[in-house]
Amino acid sequence: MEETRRKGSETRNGQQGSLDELREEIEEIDNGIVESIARRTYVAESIARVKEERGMGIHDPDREEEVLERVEERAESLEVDPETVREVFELLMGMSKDEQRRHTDTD
Ligand SMILES: C=C(O[C@@H]1C=C(C(=O)O)C=C[C@H]1O)C(=O)O
Repeated sequence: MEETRRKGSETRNGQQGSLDELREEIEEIDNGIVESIARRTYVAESIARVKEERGMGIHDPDREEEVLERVEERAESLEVDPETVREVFELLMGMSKDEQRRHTDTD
């Protein structure tokens, strides 16, 4: 946790960076977030194809609850609001289900 906080708030020389430097750091993080969302979506599309072959539906509420519990625990250990992280992942899972439906005939 300390490592994540340190990486997220200090520049290389160990001091707080300037506003521009800190905003650059945010931009890099944002790019990483968008890339991670894209990767998550591509994997979900592969999962959708496997489910289609097996005659399974897209929506799996038990799996979704597992995902939400895991990310809430992770958020708690990093001292960020678990409820907000839960909401972000509810949105991400909604997005992945929309994409899965667009790429298969399954529902
Ligand atoms: C990706 C899956 O399909 C759906 C989307 C999920 C997700 O985005 O994490 C989880 C469960 C399913 O409702 C899956 O079953 O793993």
